[in-house]
Amino acid sequence: MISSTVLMLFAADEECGPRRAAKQAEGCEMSDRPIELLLVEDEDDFRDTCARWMQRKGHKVTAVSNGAEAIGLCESQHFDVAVFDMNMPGMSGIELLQRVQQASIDIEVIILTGQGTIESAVAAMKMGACDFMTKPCSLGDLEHHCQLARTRGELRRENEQLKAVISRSRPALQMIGESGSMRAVARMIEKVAPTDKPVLIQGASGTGKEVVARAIQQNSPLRDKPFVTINCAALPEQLVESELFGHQKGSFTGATAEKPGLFEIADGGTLFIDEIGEMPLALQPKLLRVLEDGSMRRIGSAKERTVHVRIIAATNRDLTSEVEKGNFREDLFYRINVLPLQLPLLCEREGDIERLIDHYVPASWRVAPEVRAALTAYSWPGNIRQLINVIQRATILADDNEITLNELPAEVLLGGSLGPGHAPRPEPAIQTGSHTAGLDVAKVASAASPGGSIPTLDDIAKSHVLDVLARENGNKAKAARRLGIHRRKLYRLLERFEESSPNESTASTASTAEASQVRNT
Ligand SMILES: Nc1ncnc2c1ncn2[C@@H]1O[C@H](COP(=O)(O)OP(=O)(O)OP(=O)(O)O)[C@@H](O)[C@H]1O
Repeated sequence: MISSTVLMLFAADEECGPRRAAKQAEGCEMSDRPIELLLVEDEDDFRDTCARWMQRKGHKVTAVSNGAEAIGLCESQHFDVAVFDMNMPGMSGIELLQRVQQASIDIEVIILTGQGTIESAVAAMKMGACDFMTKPCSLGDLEHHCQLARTRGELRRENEQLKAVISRSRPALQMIGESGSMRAVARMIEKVAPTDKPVLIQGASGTGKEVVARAIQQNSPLRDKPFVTINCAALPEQLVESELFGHQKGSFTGATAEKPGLFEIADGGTLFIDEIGEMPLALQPKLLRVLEDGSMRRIGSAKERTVHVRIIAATNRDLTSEVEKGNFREDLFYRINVLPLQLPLLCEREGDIERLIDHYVPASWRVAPEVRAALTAYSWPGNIRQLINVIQRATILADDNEITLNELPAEVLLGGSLGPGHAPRPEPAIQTGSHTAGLDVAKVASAASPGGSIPTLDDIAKSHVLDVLARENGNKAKAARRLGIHRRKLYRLLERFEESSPNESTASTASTAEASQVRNT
C-alpha cells in the first residue's frame, strides 16, 4: 500500500497585530532572499544614505521622494516592504498608507517618524502599518526592521494559504496497488517527487491521476505547502482564466471584488491542473509564460507578479495528437511534458481489483465469492472510478450487508463470469432516452428507508446518476449526455452527493467534481 497521508492543521492565531507577528517573526529563520524595498522619504540625504546602505546589503531598493510617485510604483510593481516617512509635503506617510490600503496593495509598511510624533505613529499602526521607527535611526536597525516586516508578510500570506487549506481540506486518500504496473508507478513517484519540475500524468478516466498527483506532492519537499487543484473541464471556459490568474475588481462583469488566482494561492506549493487538455487555446500562452519564468498578471491588472509554483498536470487525452490537431500548443506541451507518467488501466493491474474491493466495501459487509469472480473478470473500462461506483451502487441496493450477483449491473455480469445457473434478477427500469438505466426504485426505497418510508428524490437521483456513470464506464461526458444534462451540471451533482455522503468511497467517487480547491492531503 502506498501511503499519501499527511494532514497538518494549524490552530487559528487569535492574537494578531504587528507586535505578535514580529515576535513570531523573530522566532523564525529569516529568509536570505533580498528584500524588495520601497523607500519614500523627502529628505534627500537621509533617503540616499538609507538606500545605499540597503543596496550594499544586497537588497533591491527603489527610493522616491513623494507619495504620488510611490503609489504609482506600488500599483505596478511588487515590493515586500515599504518605508514611508510620516511628514512629507503633498501626501503624508499616513495618507499614503491609507491609499495603499484602499487599493488593497499587498505590502508591509513601516512608518518613519521624527521625535515627538509617537502618538501618530501608533495611530498609523492601528491603521495597518506593521511597525514604526523614529528618526534618526541606525542603518542596522533599518535593515533589521525591514527583515522582520518581510517575514511578517510571508507569515501572513502563509496563514491565508493555510486557512484556505483548512477550510477546503478533504480526507486523506490511500493509494491501493501492489501489482507490478503499480509498483512501477510508485517507483516513478519516488523519482519525480523530490524535483521541482513539471509532471504530466496521463491515463484513462478513473485510473487515479489525481490520487497520483497528491502522492507526488506528499512525497515532495513541498508536502507542507498548499496543494491547489483546478479541473479545466469542470469550469466554464471564461472562468478558467480568472480562477487561475485572479482578477481586479471591475475587470469584467461580475468581478465585484478583487480576487487572487490559484497561482497566487499555490505560491510556494503545488498546483494540480486536471484535464489540462481542456485548457482554452487562448489561455495557453499565459500558462506557458508563468511556467517559464513564474510571471503573471491578474485579469485587468498591469501589475506583474512572480510566483513559485510546482505544476502537476493530468489528462486523459492524447496530447500529442491534440498538438497535431492544433488544439494544444506544442511549446506548452514540451514545457509540461518534462516528467511524463503513464497510469495503467485497472485491468492491467494484476491482483489490484481484489485489493480495491476489500478497501472500498465497508468493513462489516460480505461479498459473495461469485461476485468477486465477476468483478475480477470484468475489464473495467471506467477503471477505479467505475469499480467504486459499482460497489457503491451495490451497497445501496443490497440487503443484509451482503453483496450478491443481483446487485451488479448487467454489463459487469455479462462481461465477467456469471457463475453456474445464475439468472440476473429482472429489474424495474427507468428509461433514459434510448438507454435503460435499470434503477430499482423499490430496492432504493428499502435501502434508503429501512422502516418503509418513501426515499427522498436525492436518494433516487444519486443512485440513478451513479448507475448511469458506471454504465458509461466513468466517462462523465457520455454519462451527462445519457442523463440529458450538461457535463458541468453532472460535476455539480457529484459534488453535492459527495457533500451529503458520510461514506468515504462516495467522497472519493466524486473527487474530481470540484472544479478547483486548495487542500492538504
Ligand atoms: N490507487 C488507488 N487506490 C485507491 N483508490 C484510488 C486509486 N486510484 C484512484 N482511486 C480512486 O478512484 C477514483 C478516481 O480517481 P481519480 O479521480 O484520481 O482518477 P482520474 O484519473 O483523475 O479520473 P478523471 O480522469 O476522470 O479525472 C477516486 O475516487 C480515487 O479516490
